[in-house]
Amino acid sequence: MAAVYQALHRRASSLLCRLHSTYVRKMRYLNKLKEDDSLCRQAQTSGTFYLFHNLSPFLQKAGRKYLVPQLSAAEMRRILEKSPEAEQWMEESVLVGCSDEHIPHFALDLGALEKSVIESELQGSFTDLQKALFVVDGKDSPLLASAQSLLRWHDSHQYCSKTGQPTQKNPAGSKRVCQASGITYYPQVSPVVITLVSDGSRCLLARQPSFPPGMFTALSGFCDVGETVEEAVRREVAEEVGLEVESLLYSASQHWPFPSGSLMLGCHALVGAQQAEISMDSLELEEARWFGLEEIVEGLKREPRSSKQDDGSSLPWFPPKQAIAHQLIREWVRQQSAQA
Ligand SMILES: NC(=O)c1ccc[n+]([C@@H]2O[C@H](COP(=O)([O-])OP(=O)(O)OC[C@H]3O[C@@H](n4cnc5c(N)ncnc54)[C@H](O)[C@@H]3O)[C@@H](O)[C@H]2O)c1
Ligand SMILES: [Mg+2]
Repeated sequence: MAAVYQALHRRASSLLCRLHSTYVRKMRYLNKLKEDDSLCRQAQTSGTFYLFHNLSPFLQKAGRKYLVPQLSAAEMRRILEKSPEAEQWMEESVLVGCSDEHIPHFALDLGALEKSVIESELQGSFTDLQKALFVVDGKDSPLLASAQSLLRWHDSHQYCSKTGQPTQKNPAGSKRVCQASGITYYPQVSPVVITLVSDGSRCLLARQPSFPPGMFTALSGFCDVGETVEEAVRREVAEEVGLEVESLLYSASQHWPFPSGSLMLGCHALVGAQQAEISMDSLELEEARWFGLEEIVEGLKREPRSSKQDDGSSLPWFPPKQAIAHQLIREWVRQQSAQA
């Protein structure tokens, strides 16, 4: 019996290994490109490039769809050939991924070149990221978001904060080094907790004055230095709405490029139904209130445009599906419906 079990186990492991091998090989190749500068330089000559202009990604419209084109190295050279510093431009690109066949993908910001010339030559347009994320295919938005965050980090970390000397990026763009001090800088990510608070039968959503009219979302806040995710959730909920979290459950995470690259850690939190009176921090929030299941279900069907009423006010609507807040709200609806 044990032998049969072992044989089955070996078979399952080898199957799993074969299934995973494409992924594992891909991750190891990407890691090698980050560590081996000459391999990465060589990879740039056969890679593909996503274009940005002052951090806005380049999109092409095809019918009703928006595509995110990848240019070959030859096409890149053709675009850059009029520029006196073409080689230097390629050096500025950052590694953002690779295909299963190990074709590396880079992103490059051509902010110093004339935008309209590139747009007319390539028949597309550089589009604000906030808009781009919501019109491109779902599989392209995480790539655009992380590529922009990485390009932004390089743009704003050109100098060593200790010596004031210029820092040099490695070809993959996974770090910058100050030759004078020997300090290595790595791209920064700020952890942010986003929490959907529930009292068992209602969930709590809030809005900041800067939000578009009618939009409500889950509570969020940057983690402090030294804080755990659990502590950050408890503190943010206490600070923003004056409630004490009794228990919390991690759900999922998402990279969010605004304002400069956050790792959103999505959680569900429960507060006691008897102590559910909101005391809102009006410095940050304009409104915070409880929503019942029916109102949430209606709000999920609503779009920003259809939320406007004749008297100028807006009915509540929630962030679109690309935002982790949307996923947390949907999860809560599923959980409530299952309980009913
Ligand atoms: N993807 C989503 O579904 C979703 C939903 C809600 C919020 N968010 C994002 O979460 C982020 C944080 O939300 P918030 O505004 O409620 O945070 P918050 O409650 O921590 O308040 C923002 C303030 O925190 C301070 N702060 C501390 N550390 C900071 C840092 N590393 N960077 C910038 N400011 C810092 C600043 O004073 C800032 O004004 C925002 O960038 C927002 O775009 C994403
Ligand atoms: Mg907040």
